[in-house]
Amino acid sequence: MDSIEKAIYGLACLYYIIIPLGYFATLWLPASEMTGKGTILVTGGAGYVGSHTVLELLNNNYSVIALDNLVNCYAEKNDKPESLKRVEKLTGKQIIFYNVDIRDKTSLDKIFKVHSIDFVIHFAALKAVGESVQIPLTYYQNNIAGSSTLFEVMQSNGVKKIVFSSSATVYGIPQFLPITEEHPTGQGCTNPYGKTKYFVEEILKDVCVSDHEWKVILLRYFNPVGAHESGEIGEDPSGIPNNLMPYIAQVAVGRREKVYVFGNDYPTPDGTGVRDYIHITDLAIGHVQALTKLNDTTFFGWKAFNLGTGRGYSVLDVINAFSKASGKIIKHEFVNRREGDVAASFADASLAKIELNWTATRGIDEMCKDTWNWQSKNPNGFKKK
Ligand SMILES: NC(=O)c1ccc[n+]([C@@H]2O[C@H](COP(=O)([O-])OP(=O)(O)OC[C@H]3O[C@@H](n4cnc5c(N)ncnc54)[C@H](O)[C@@H]3O)[C@@H](O)[C@H]2O)c1
Ligand SMILES: CC(=O)N[C@H]1[C@@H](OP(=O)(O)OP(=O)(O)OC[C@H]2O[C@@H](n3ccc(=O)[nH]c3=O)[C@H](O)[C@@H]2O)O[C@H](CO)[C@H](O)[C@@H]1O
Repeated sequence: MDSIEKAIYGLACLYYIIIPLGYFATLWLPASEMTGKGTILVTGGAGYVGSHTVLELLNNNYSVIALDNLVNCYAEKNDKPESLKRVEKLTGKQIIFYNVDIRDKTSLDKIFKVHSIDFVIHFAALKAVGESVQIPLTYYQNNIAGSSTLFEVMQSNGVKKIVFSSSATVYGIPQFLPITEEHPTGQGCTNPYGKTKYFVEEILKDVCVSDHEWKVILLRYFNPVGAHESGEIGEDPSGIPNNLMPYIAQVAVGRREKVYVFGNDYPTPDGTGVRDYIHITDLAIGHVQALTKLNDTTFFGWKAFNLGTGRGYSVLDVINAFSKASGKIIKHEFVNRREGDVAASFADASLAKIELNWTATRGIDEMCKDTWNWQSKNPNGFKKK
């Protein structure tokens, strides 16, 4: 063959063999593998758990579309939520953001039409237990009607893989400890917020029965606390914090005078309530692991997993650990028990270890250190002043 014949032969090989092979290879690869690991729609993505999860998703090569109606997160006018701007800075990656309410079916549908979404992680909800007792209809409308609208839009667009943010609150008063996923749910849910978590779990189970293509993971969180190790994102409650860790943090930073310890006469080692606190980064990684499970071709239907450490700490343990981490004296006073509280609650998280290949690795000292890092760098949360 002379050089012209060789060139023609080479071009023919390229045209008839190599290019078609490349084309068929792209057909064979799942769409998700062409765009990193896939595209995730994260509802409530600007919130506390949402923003930390978005960060872990981006670091694990997923593309993220976040939506949030800004009801419980901070954003400057016409700008992305501050939490997500900081996640973009930390990861060096872009987040597509929509200021949309999950009850707005038309806008939701547009998002599904514009983007090729592989999975949904559903965080958007109202979450204050006390408030839910005052305005139950708002909670049912937002958390249940909103979730059901989201599922309808998913179904009509053929997106049937979801991770749902549930809570240990679905177990009600523990009948045994540690709590396994087999523990009955719904029976002891005493407040509307807890009931919305239980009802949405039940809706998703029914959807799985009606359509065998659905794959649903229910993640039941124990007590998420802490912040990203950078101190750039963290929990930013509006008003007086309802939960222990953010309250302690605000006492340490001088925004509040002392912690009110709700009861010291529980049947626990020091008389104060015992909970299974879990670092927010461990919790966020649990969602990444759940996506891997959703990709498992042998998995269909629904499955619930506890996300906790399996260890309980009392209120006084947490106050002492925070005092050590911050170098501050945390003043506290014992007051009456809070209505609806249980003496102790902690998880058996062995199912998540076996099936999600996930275990919490960060202990109470790291939870307090990272909370303090976030709180001391951002005494007023995401707001500048
Ligand atoms: N933080 C916890 O201790 C905890 C424990 C168990 C379960 N959960 C669940 O995890 C999820 C996230 O909790 P979080 O602590 O990040 O709360 P969060 O309030 O920080 O985040 C929720 C986000 O959802 C948004 N949102 C609320 N209603 C919406 C709607 N109708 N449309 C669009 N966006 C909406 C809010 O603006 C907020 O940014 C919630 O479903 C919550 O119930 C949280
Ligand atoms: C009744 C209630 O709100 N339950 C919610 C709360 O669970 P928990 O009540 O488990 O969380 P929490 O942080 O409100 O309380 C943890 C422990 O600290 C005690 N404590 C709390 C605050 C305080 O100022 N002083 C004090 O002593 C409380 O009695 C409990 O023993 O948060 C969870 C997520 O984290 C879930 O959303 C629960 O549904």
